Amino acid sequence: MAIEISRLRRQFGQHVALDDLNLTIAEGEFVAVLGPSGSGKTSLLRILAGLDHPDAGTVEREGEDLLALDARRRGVGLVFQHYALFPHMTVAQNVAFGLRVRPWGLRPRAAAIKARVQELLKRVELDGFAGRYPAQLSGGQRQRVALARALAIEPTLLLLDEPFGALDAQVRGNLRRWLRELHRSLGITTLFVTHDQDEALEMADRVVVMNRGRIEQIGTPEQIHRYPATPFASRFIARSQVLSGYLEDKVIHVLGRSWPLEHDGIDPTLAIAVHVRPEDIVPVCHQDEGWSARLLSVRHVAGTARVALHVSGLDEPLDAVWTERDWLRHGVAVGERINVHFQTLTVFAEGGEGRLHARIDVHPPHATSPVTVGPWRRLEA
Ligand SMILES: Nc1ncnc2c1ncn2[C@@H]1O[C@H](COP(=O)(O)OP(=O)(O)OP(=O)(O)O)[C@@H](O)[C@H]1O
Repeated sequence: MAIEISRLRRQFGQHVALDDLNLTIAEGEFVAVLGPSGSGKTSLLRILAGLDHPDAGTVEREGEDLLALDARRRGVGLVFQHYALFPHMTVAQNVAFGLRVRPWGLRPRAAAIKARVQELLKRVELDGFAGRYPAQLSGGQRQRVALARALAIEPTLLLLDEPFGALDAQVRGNLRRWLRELHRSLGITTLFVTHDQDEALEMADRVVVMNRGRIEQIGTPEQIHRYPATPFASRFIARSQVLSGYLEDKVIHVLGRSWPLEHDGIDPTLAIAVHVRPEDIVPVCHQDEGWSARLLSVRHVAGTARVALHVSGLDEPLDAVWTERDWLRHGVAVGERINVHFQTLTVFAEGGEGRLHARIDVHPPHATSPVTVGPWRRLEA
């Protein structure tokens, strides 16, 4: 069922963990809440689950006040990062637990519970494991039991808090695909908390980017990755890096190059930040093209060359991701110089007119012009 969160606020002493949060989750949607440690993700989940109460704000499910309901009556299934299975109970007893502790009147009969447990274990591909104890399971299997237990009560909202956080990369990858499939077949409205960008972008229908208790951006993985709406989202999601740049007399200056900007009546003295993504820093063939850089290091990961570069005029090194083909073609060794080109830059501007951003497509590689600029987009406050 659709969930509508309005103006949710939670404060611990002086610290604001959730700051006026607004979010609508559509029926059956799989939404990832993505943010760094301390951004408020778990605080949000705990409130939805009924484990905590907000200082202000409302949560409605199809018009019903969710916050007024006792946790056990909310129809919410919950899975945490650290296996919250009961170690002294078998897998079957763990899965049945949520049904056994239901309020009287909602509690099914023993035979119905047994049948439901069997069905759920099949669903999470663990039939045959009913009599085992949690200690006799792998980490991935335990999380699937935790999920079966959360699903037992037939929740209308599933809350997953870093459910794969403690697992190794391969198991994690498999479980992501498996969970996505499970969601497709069950269609339960799901909120999935993670601080892992790839996990959020790979799995979710929509991603909510959180920072310091506030939502920075909500969008599809594609929108968020291609058009990060704030400097934070750009750095955190697209792993963008900041170049020195400034705007003067309708001209943007970046590392010794300058381009005229379309202004559309925008204040030409706005302070700007210029961002570049690792995949947009590409090697070029000729000495007189692009920007001069020195190769600091290279790592070969998953068919790509991850290089660190020192670009003249910048204090911090830049990370770039090249294809192995590019890497072999340019044959540069650590310590040597190579010229690079920034294919696309994102300009964020802030001033009296609010927050704005524009994309600059710089092409072809050897020219400082022409460039395609903008359009400027006004960002939501
Ligand atoms: N019970 C509490 N008492 C005091 N401060 C708290 C409490 N719970 C959370 N906080 C603070 O609120 C902020 C948000 O915490 P929260 O656990 O929601 O973050 P998170 O995004 O889930 O982080 P992580 O990814 O590390 O789990 C943090 O600064 C945290 O220290």
